[in-house]
Amino acid sequence: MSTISKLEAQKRIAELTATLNHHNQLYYQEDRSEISDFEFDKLLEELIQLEAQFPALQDKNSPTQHVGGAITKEFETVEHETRMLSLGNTYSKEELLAFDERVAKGLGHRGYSYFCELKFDGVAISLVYENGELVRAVTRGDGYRGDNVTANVKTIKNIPLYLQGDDIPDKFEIRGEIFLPIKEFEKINAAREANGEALLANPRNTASGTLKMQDSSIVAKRRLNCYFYQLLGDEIDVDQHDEAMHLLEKWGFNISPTYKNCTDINAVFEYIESWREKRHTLSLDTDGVVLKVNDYAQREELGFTAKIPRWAIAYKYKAESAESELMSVTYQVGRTGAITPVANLSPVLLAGTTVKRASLHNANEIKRLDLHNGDVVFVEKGGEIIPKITAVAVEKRKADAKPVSYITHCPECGTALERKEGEAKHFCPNSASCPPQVLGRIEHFVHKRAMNIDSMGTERIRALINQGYVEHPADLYELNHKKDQLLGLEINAEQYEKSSDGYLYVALRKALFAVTDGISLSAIYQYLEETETLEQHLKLKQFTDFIHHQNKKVSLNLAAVDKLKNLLGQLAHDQIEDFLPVSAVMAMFVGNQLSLEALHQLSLQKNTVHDIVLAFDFELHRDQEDKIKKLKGNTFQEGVISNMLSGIAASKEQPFEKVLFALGIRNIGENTAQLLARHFKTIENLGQASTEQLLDINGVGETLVNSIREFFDQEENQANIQRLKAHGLHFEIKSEDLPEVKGNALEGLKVLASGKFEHFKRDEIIEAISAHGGTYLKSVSKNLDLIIEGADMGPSKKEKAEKLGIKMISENEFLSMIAD
Ligand SMILES: NC(=O)c1ccc[n+]([C@@H]2O[C@H](COP(=O)([O-])OP(=O)(O)OC[C@H]3O[C@@H](n4cnc5c(N)ncnc54)[C@H](O)[C@@H]3O)[C@@H](O)[C@H]2O)c1
Ligand SMILES: [Zn+2]
Repeated sequence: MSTISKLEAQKRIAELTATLNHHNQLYYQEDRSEISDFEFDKLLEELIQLEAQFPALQDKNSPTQHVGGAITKEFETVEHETRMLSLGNTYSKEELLAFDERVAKGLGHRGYSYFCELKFDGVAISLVYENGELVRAVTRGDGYRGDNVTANVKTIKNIPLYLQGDDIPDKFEIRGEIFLPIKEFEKINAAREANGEALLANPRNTASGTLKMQDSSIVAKRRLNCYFYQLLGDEIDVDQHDEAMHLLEKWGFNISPTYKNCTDINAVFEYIESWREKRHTLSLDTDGVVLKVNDYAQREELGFTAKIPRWAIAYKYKAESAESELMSVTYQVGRTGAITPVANLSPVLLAGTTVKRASLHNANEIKRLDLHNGDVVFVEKGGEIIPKITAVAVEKRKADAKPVSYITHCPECGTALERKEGEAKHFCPNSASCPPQVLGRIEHFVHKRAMNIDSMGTERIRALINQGYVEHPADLYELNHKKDQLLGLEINAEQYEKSSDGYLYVALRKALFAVTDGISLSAIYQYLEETETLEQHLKLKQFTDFIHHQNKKVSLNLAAVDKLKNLLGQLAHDQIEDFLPVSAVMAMFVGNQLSLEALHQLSLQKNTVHDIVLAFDFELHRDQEDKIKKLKGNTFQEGVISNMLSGIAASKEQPFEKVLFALGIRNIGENTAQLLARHFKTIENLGQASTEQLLDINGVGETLVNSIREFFDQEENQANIQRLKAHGLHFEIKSEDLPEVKGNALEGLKVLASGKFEHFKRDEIIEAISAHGGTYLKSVSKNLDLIIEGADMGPSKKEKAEKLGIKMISENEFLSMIAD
């Protein structure tokens, strides 16, 4: 152990504590991580060592003394009957041997065995069964108390709600790990990608986030799964862990088939090795192996520390790592305006795939790594989809290397970037017209589940945005007046560049293709690939040899290239490798009607050849048209345009709930849009709803209320809605889109149902209420007219309802009420 003064230790302990608390907060509360588990565990280990060296400096609130999670305000808090602990962990076999020695010593060297299984990477859960029925599901929380997430857990298909069998104890607790299978995770991300939503980082965080959702119907769609690994209770009649596991299997609980009893630590090592690679074939993420002393009496003898049992430990597999060189850092602008720096790396093989890029997350990450241009870095592929840089080989850094400096302006639209208090990511505030943000909005708007305008793929939308035809969804409905301009509009933008002073350039290969005659684009492409000179005029000089070699219309083509060189000579212009000023090339074709200088000025305002041609006030001859066509990129054709326009026209028939979803108001997904459309019936009602009215709706929380407010407060959004309305989109619900009406017994009444019901599941009773004309409200307030009281209605709710004098009826009374 290094020598360190008490003062230094004190400082480092404070630092580590703050850092670990920060990462715990992110990990458990926000379901994301800025550092890998390995890095986290290293920091925690450092703190453990320091506290061992200076016991006086250990704070009782130290992260070494507490289970990392926490309880939230969103769910009822429930006390655990037996504390839920964490596990000690190690990445080294030496430490595993040391653990084994401590166990042997603790047990006075009597015989013992280890029960081994994989360490599932998910979220810990505790279930309580009473009389064979699942009554409670609670998260680990701070270890003492957790969140009551029963409703969500009940949606998990292979968690039994009722148990059958004659050996089931009246009451017991069972613990396990809820996880999201990798396939399901990939499906969710594929859908999000298609929707232009941000991708989720990994299955663990997604599982954890899902479990904490307020709307169980969304949880049900996520297809979570669970493996169980612990049984607790006074009436359990077994004294070995493996016997308990067999009982659980017999009662119908999902147990991972990976477990094995190991008679000594060497057998454990074998088990670890046998799963090192094979674990990647399992349906879920695993990050190590857990070994537990099998005998319950021996467990009791060994006992616990404040945070972990002394009879179990996790061996974690270290993620594979490789060395690579940082070529550059580029910045992506997401569809929400968030900026993500990306490290471009020299290609390197890692865990079976070639890695060329790594996410850098945000500016803090670049600072944390102290990244310099050209650094040799270590890349690791952990739980994340894209690999990440874990460290820099500082000793290999060149003396004159400059630190990577973060951009200050949006690479897409040039707007100065902003960073909100407490947020790690920079973002581009120009949501109205920053191209990727507009693209995100329009893609969402036309999506199958929104306005359902197919024939509008990403590339086509991008072309319409880049060339100034579309900025707001309402612009789509005005495209039919611009049909003539759309014909011939260019789709792919990669053949253009803008010089730093704003002039439009076109790819050299397209220029040479357009000015010559009889030479194919692919031949020109090949010529350019093979010429080694970088300088433009040398390339053009050599091109004359190429023309001779091609032996097609030689004198005509030589004259053309001469003329092009001449025109370029008349123009003071920047050099861009493999691009030419579009004005010089166009002057080849229309130089008689428009001067080179006029063309050059025109190219300052325009983004494509098509744009420039639209600005001409003269007719083109047939052969001029042909030449210009060769210069353009892929273009919109008649068929595509009419397809698009008819899709846009047809979308006007989409019902209000789809239109509402299409508007892209933050936090309004498909289900919420439907809920709000049905409740408020018109956009005006929704826009004018009070916070109280909104919060009363089952499924509406504060975040959503804030997003609704924010949206309607912006005049621009209001104006946009008016424009869409003028185009005939539906902003009120039609009666045929409302759910089936079965009666009017509850007409005008605001109703709440609380507790458990015999004839209805939770969503069924809500449906029954609205089918009979009632409105469901989710909390007890003076706005309520009626409460249907089920079994076990919460005592505090009941008390409040009685105080407010709200009428309460039983399930049977409710049934007869709606039967009339
Ligand atoms: N990257 C970050 O920023 C960050 C932040 C906080 C925590 N973490 C990670 O989380 C760890 C701490 O989490 P923790 O306290 O939940 O500990 P842990 O995940 O290392 O171990 C305890 C948990 O393992 C789970 N588990 C999975 N399979 C099991 C099995 N077969 N048998 C028994 N238990 C099993 C249980 O849920 C149990 O609660 C850290 O060591 C770190 O790796 C990372
Ligand atoms: Zn921008």
